[in-house]
Amino acid sequence: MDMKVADRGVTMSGHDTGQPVTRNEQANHELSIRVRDLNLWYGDTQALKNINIDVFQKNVTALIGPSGCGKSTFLRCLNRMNDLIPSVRLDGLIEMDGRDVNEAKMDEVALRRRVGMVFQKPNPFPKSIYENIAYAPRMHDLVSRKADQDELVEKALREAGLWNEVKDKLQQPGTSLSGGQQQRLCIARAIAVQPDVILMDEPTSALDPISTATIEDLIDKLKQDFTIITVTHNMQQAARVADYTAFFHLGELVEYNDTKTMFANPHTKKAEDYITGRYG
Ligand SMILES: Nc1ncnc2c1ncn2[C@@H]1O[C@H](COP(=O)(O)OP(=O)(O)OP(=O)(O)O)[C@@H](O)[C@H]1O
Repeated sequence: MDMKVADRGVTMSGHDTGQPVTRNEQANHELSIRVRDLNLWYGDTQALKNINIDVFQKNVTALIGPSGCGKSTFLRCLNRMNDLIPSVRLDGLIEMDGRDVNEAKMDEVALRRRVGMVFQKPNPFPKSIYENIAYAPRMHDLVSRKADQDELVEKALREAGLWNEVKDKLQQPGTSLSGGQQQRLCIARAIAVQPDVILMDEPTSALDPISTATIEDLIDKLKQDFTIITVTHNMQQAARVADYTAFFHLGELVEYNDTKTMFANPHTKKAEDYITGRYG
């Protein structure tokens, strides 16, 4: 890990403790996720190397870095999606609200309720718009009465900024919506089970600029209620939406900083080269 950036005389103090190098004074600093010495291998190939990071509640944290540097792998560690890949082995600590997510008695289904996920390609269930939202809360016994389900569906769709567009066609298939609407439906589905954290893996990369702007505005609103961690290849998007930005390179977390500092005055040469487009 680049602890010292010799060519700038900067010491990445705090990096091993998981803290960002510079703080965003507007941000909330209550801890949501604490990662210490996280290593992950796919078979013999190490994809994450000694990752230390503190993610703060009700902030947007962007993960950036060149293709293959481990951003999605890291994201999937947080709700144990990597458990579904047989060749994966990991060590180190991931704590969410003080609890080790990898402990044997952790209920993975309950974990994934608390840590929702939105993918690159919108993936509504092959069900109605209504059922896309109501299904998981019913499964988790959050609602049973029809009136409560109706209320929850409306609330989630309103929070996702989709209610006015779909309120008259809730029984139509989710897949009948436009790509941008489908992505907001997937966000509504994620928030309907009242998670603490929402993971987003390149949530706008399949969308047009207007839908992208709508989702970015939505992310900005959602951080009032949720902790959001988003992977993006779009530097402007990270600069627009994120309070904190983490730069990964070849499986290492090279720099973790308040977003303004990361883009205006990165503390490592590697992050600067990436941000200024020298590689990627
Ligand atoms: N299921 C898998 N099995 C084996 N290796 C994998 C698997 N998924 C990812 N990898 C490898 O792990 C490394 C990190 O991949 P990952 O997808 O996390 O990177 P990324 O930064 O998200 O990339 P991108 O920006 O292209 O999505 C890469 O070398 C990749 O080939």
